[in-house]
Amino acid sequence: MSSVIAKPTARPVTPLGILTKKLEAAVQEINQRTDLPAELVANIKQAWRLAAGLDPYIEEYTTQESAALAALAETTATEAWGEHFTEGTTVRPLEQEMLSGHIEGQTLKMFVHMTKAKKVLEIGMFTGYSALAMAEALPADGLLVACEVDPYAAEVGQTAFNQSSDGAKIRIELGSALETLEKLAEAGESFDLVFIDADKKEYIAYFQKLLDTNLLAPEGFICVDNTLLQGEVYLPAQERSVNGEAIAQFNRTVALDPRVEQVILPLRDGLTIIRRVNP
Ligand SMILES: C[S@@+](CC[C@H](N)C(=O)[O-])C[C@H]1O[C@@H](n2cnc3c(N)ncnc32)[C@H](O)[C@@H]1O
Repeated sequence: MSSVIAKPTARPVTPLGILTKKLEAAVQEINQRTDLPAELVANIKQAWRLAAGLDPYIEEYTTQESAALAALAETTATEAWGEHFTEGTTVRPLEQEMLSGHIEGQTLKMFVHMTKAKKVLEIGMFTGYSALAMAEALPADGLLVACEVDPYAAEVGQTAFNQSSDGAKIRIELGSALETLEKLAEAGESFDLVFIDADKKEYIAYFQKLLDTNLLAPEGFICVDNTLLQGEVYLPAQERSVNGEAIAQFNRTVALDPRVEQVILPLRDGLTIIRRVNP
């Protein structure tokens, strides 16, 4: 049986979220002070307002998520992920912050519509929020193959998919993503759109596999999540975590690969869009 907890506040995991929190702390600090120049105080407060207002504004004016997606986000936020890992219910340390959410889900949905994709591959499904968002945009005969290594997260996702009219378009592949990619490539499968969002240390391997095989359709696109890794990629290298260094190397690898062109969108924690140069 799933163990749930009171909905905890998600910690900031994007450059903007972290910046906003730091500015908020600075504003609290300067509110205690009377000795600071008025212009400095006004500038810091204006910087905080600019940063703090952006995400809520984008949320308000972006099409609302479906009831199925809202319910899945709620379920994911109230699962006791910390306990699940210590008790061995999950094979990996998972957390609610992994879920991409409303704005990124809606963006991915738009990409499926814009590319008219019929086959989508997701590498790193977690509880299935981005998978279901993309499936909602697929035609009735579309297919989304979702790779996930954690059986418990996959089960939460499958339960949500069963409750959505779009869930039948999703096929979960449980296991290591690299092994699944090998299997899919051997089976001659090919995808119009691929979303990479699993182990940051394996991003380069996923990318190479997609391009070295026919897994990425000739006119296909790859979307890659967390390519700003909380700002670590552009902050001093000696301050980077293992994942920060892995993403910095991934970004360099993509930038140096003559087979592709790419753009990093500063959406949430960074979303890179990649296509082959000469399909
Ligand atoms: C950031 S979460 C994915 C979030 C999801 N795309 C969403 O938007 O809700 C990353 C997921 O990748 C899975 N994962 C990590 N390493 C993996 C691997 N080697 N193979 C398959 N899945 C993996 C984790 O278990 C986790 O559920």
